[in-house]
Formats: sequence, C-alpha cells, structure tokens
Amino acid sequence: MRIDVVSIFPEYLSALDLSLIGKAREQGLLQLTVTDLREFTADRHRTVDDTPYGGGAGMVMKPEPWALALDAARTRGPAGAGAPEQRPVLVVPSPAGEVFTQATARELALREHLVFACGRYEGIDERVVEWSREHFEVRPMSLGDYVLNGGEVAVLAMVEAIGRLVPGVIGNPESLVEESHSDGLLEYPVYTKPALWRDRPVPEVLLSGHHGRIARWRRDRQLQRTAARRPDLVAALDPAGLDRADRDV
Ligand SMILES: COC(=O)c1ccnc(N)c1
Repeated sequence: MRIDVVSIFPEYLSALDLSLIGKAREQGLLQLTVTDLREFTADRHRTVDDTPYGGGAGMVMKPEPWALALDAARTRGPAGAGAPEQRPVLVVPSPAGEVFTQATARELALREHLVFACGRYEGIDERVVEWSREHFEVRPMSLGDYVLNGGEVAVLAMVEAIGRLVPGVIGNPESLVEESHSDGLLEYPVYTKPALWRDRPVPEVLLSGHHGRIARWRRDRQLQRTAARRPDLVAALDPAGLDRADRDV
C-alpha cells in the first residue's frame, strides 16, 4: 500500500516513523511519503491561505497549491509496476466528513493508494474537493463530533488504524481478531501477572484453564461492556450473530 500525506506541518507526521508503522515502512509493507504543501507555492512568502469570500473569521487554504500537491501525489502512484488498477482515495480529514470507523479502516486497508490532505485554518477551498473527483475517490472523513486545529492528528489516527490491518504489519494477526469493534462489540477486559495485585484478584475463571468457560466469560464481558458503554452498537448487532447464551447476558 502506498500512502501520501500533504501538510504544512510535515513534522507533525514524524510519529509515523516509529513503532509498527515505522517498521512496516522499513520492511516495504507500506510506502509512506509526507510532503510539505508549501513546496507547491509560487510566491516568495510561500503563501497557502487567503481571506474567505463572503467574509467571516479566519483564513481559507488556496486551491492552486493543493491541486499541484495532489497531482504530484497521485502520479507518484502505488507500489508495484504498471498503471494502478484503482483510482487513489483522497481522504480529507474534516469534522464535516463521514465518521471513520473500524469498518472504514478495513475498507481502506484494501486499497492500493491513499492520499491524505491535511487542512488547516478554516479549511481548504471547496473547489479542490470538486476538482479532485476527476482523479480520486474523494472521502471527507471525521474522527467524531469535535473540532481539531488541523487534519494531521486525524491522519495519524487513521494511518495507524488502517496500516495495522495491512497483512504483515502486525506480527500476530490473531491479535486483530478479538479486539474492540472487530465483531461489533467492545473488547473484554484483560489481566496479567500477578494473580493478586493490591488485594485485587484476577477473575478465577481465567486461571481455570477451562477454555470453554473462559470464552463464555469473555463473551459475557463483551456484551455487558458494550451494553453499558455503547448501547448504539448493541442496537446495530445482527441478531443472527448472537447465540442463546448471548441473549441471557
Ligand atoms: C481540521 O480537521 C478537524 O478538525 C477534524 C478532522 C477529523 N475529524 C474531526 N472530528 C475533526
């Protein structure tokens, strides 16, 4: 998978040099390039913003630098030989976007080329989004209902959520199976040594070695936790995925 990120604060994305994503880049599992939008300006001050038409507070990001930067990212193309099979996906982090979920991460982890456009100020001139539709699948994307100062933090979260699903990035793919949202439920609580810690014991069943009882206990905890913290997820569950014991929780 190829990932391109365009930002006026490329150093914000240096966290992607670390840990699992950093290692995946070294191993060639992910090709990730971060580009400074200001490289695509033509004036001495490397201007990327201007006042909004129609008035209002703040500044808007100018369209031309973005068009040049996105064209450069697109033609950098996905890994491997030949013309890309799919159009690249242009992800535009925005509180006005579709909500990014684990399902979105799974969907985007299957794509060849993702381009992330980090907006700042009051946002990017809307004509860039319209212009981009010719060569990209354009996806304004929100992490939830709150506002950030720029798209960079959202890109860090999305690249991690997507990148970890790319085959080979996580050493043990088993650990992807039972995590939150993988089956529509929140994950169960986890424990490790010591068995007794500050007068708090580990739940007995987890020490029993009885795999069936442990699986049942974990599933019950998932259902209870999800019902308590995310009733919206319970409402969205497919009843066919619940067995009789689930319904008794
Ligand atoms: C500038 O970007 C944002 O404020 C943003 C991006 C993604 N999700 C959000 N909830 C906000």
